[in-house]
Amino acid sequence: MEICVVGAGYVGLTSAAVLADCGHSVCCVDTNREKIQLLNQGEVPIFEPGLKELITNNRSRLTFSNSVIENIGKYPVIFIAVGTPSAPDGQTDLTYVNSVVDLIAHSITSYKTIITKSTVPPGTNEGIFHKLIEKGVNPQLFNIVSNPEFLREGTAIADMLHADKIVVGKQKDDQRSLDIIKEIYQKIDAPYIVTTLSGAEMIKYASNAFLATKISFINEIARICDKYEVNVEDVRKGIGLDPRINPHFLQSGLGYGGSCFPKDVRSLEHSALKKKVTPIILQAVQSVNYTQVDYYIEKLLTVIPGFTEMTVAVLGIAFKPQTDDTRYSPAVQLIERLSAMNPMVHTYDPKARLPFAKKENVIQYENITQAITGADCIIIATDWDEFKQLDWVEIKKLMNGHCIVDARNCIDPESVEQCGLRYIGVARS
Ligand SMILES: NC(=O)C1=CN([C@@H]2O[C@H](COP(=O)(O)OP(=O)(O)OC[C@H]3O[C@@H](n4cnc5c(N)ncnc54)[C@H](O)[C@@H]3O)[C@@H](O)[C@H]2O)C=CC1
Ligand SMILES: O=C(O)[C@H]1O[C@H](OP(=O)(O)OP(=O)(O)OC[C@H]2O[C@@H](n3ccc(=O)[nH]c3=O)[C@H](O)[C@@H]2O)[C@H](O)[C@@H](O)[C@@H]1O
Repeated sequence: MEICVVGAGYVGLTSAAVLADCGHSVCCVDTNREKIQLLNQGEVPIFEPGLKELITNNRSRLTFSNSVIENIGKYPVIFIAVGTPSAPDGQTDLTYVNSVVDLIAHSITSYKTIITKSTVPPGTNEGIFHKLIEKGVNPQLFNIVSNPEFLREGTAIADMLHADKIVVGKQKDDQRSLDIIKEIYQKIDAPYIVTTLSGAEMIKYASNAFLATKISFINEIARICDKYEVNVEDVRKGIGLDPRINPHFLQSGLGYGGSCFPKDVRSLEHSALKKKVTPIILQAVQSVNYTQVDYYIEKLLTVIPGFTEMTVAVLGIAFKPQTDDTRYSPAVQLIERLSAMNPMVHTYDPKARLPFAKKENVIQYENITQAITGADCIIIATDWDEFKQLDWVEIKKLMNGHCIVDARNCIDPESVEQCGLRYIGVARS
């Protein structure tokens, strides 16, 4: 198939590379000149494991361009994969999606299947359909499909190639789009969930909201465990063996971040309130998450005498391992809080850069040894493998103090304590 993917971000770029790998001829377009220039020079503007190799291997079927409207006009299948950030009031800002729809309206001369991969609130795709009609587009010339994406950053390619489902929202009686989608994903072996446009949109939000709920749930349990001196890891393992609960997304720590959970839970809350439904659970999930970094800071102030006088080394800047993405990163929130309290904050991340303007007392080091040297306290804020495998005997020699704070519950307390260091966690006694 001939496919145009609009948006060369985490989702658009991964989709374009995977679709090319499936044998399709793909043009990935973006308004960002720097991104397209890099891609045309054989570089990848984001860090996503395996993506550079996948793009290189499929270069014969994959092109990159800034000519958005020309390519939208040329290709019969259009994937919309542009960003859908939060507006200040929590609803989804559809500016980028709407601008693509405007371009489509101006360029349709032959039949197109318009597939929305961006995460958009219930009712949006129905709205796109009506917008195109209002703009004078002949309804015989297009169909709209909602095909939300469930990949995770860091494992994006495998998640797409081995998807656990393909969700297709379509208009009643639109068999043509379903046939086209099945042809596009022919090489991906996954069950189909075929529903309405709004049904597909809601599956995406419900999925992210449920995962976020699991995280806030375990974080709340961890706070309770902390007071009763119970190890939350034992609780996680204990409840996770029940197949009705399962062990996934029950890792307590600094809370969820990233470009999706925070904005999507907020957007779903907004969609509910718009229809006069009070989303009690969604509000509680966010309230636990908003206060999770505070909870850690309060704990540190309580259990580490003189904490605010200490040089602290924060390991991790990205919102999770295997990515350079710092959008809504709890590690960044923690660094900002510490920089307002402590005289000196060192930091290090294998891939991510600090997203804020230079601060006098925050130094990002290029290697972990420099970041740790002279630190009184180390806080693990992102669970990169590199941090899980640290040699604590060597670390102790570099440090000035002896406090190791495991804010992702990712290291073994004993391995730290055996080296004469002090392990501090929430509910890890
Ligand atoms: N990042 C993730 O892991 C996932 C994201 N999603 C959803 O996918 C969508 C995209 O997310 P990301 O890839 O993270 O966003 P991103 O911010 O990394 O990339 C979006 C890209 O769209 C481009 N763009 C904006 N307006 C454009 C236009 N008019 N024409 C061409 N390009 C344009 C931007 O320049 C940018 O490069 C969002 O709705 C997000 O919620 C869904 C699943 C996973
Ligand atoms: O819609 C999206 O954008 C995507 O959002 C998440 O993917 P992602 O944000 O890449 O990362 P996750 O692995 O889900 O982690 C999100 C956050 O939750 C935190 N987390 C995750 C798992 C856990 O047990 N505990 C926990 O605190 C992570 O550290 C991270 O900050 C979903 O997992 C994807 O299915 C979805 O497609």
